[in-house]
Amino acid sequence: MSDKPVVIGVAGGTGSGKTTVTRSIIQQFTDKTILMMEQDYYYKDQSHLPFEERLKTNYDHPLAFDNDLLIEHVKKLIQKESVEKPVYDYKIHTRSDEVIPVDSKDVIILEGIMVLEDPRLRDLMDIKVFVDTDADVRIVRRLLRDIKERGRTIDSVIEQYINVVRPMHLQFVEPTKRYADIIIPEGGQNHVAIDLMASKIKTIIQEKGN
Ligand SMILES: Nc1ncnc2c1ncn2[C@@H]1O[C@H](COP(=O)(O)OP(=O)(O)O)[C@@H](O)[C@H]1O
Ligand SMILES: Nc1ccn([C@@H]2O[C@H](COP(=O)(O)O)[C@@H](O)[C@H]2O)c(=O)n1
Repeated sequence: MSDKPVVIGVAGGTGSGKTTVTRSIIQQFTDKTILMMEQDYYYKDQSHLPFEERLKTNYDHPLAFDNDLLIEHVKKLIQKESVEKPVYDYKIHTRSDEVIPVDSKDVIILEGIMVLEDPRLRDLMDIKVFVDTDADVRIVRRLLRDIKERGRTIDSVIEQYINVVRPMHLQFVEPTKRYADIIIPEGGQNHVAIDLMASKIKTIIQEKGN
């Protein structure tokens, strides 16, 4: 089998549990085995715009992401090269000044709402996963998370969800389910699916002779 890293894409709507699923899988491995690459870290830099302007950006449109940079980085990681991953700050709606140097690993998990939307990204993936959680559950999870972790108010989360997130999800995220090899219902607490994914990854790593 090839020595190149295995690339796994994990897509799904906001609040579906993509991050939770991915972290649960990673917990079953050592630090050296799996690298998590968050598409959110590749939102376009908006530091040139005033804060008020950044509030108007549609963060649920494919053009909000700097996929060119993400693709460049994933290609480098596949070639076993290191990259400098940007860091995104949801509270200020732009990248922070720091970058995180990351080395390539045997398995790269690429996680984000629209990782299955761009055919160039899909082409780099060996396994495509879609975390499928009902919209009512997702909005409740997002509400709690965004208030606690992303500096938002109840009103701002609801307004953004109704006017932008929901319609964009139906247009750009939900249709990408058709590209998935595996659909994981409910996300974070689906231990059966998480264990199956971890077993598959262990098999892949064993086949690579590590
Ligand atoms: N099965 C679950 N039960 C309860 N809360 C969950 C579950 N899965 C995820 N969460 C919580 O919901 C929020 C969104 O989950 P997250 O994994 O960040 O979703 P995503 O990455 O798809 O946006 C987080 O605060 C997380 O802790
Ligand atoms: N400045 C930003 C950037 C993104 N968002 C929202 O994040 C969602 C994607 O992240 P998940 O962890 O929920 O998958 C997306 O739906 C954007 O609306 C934001 O609110 N502000």
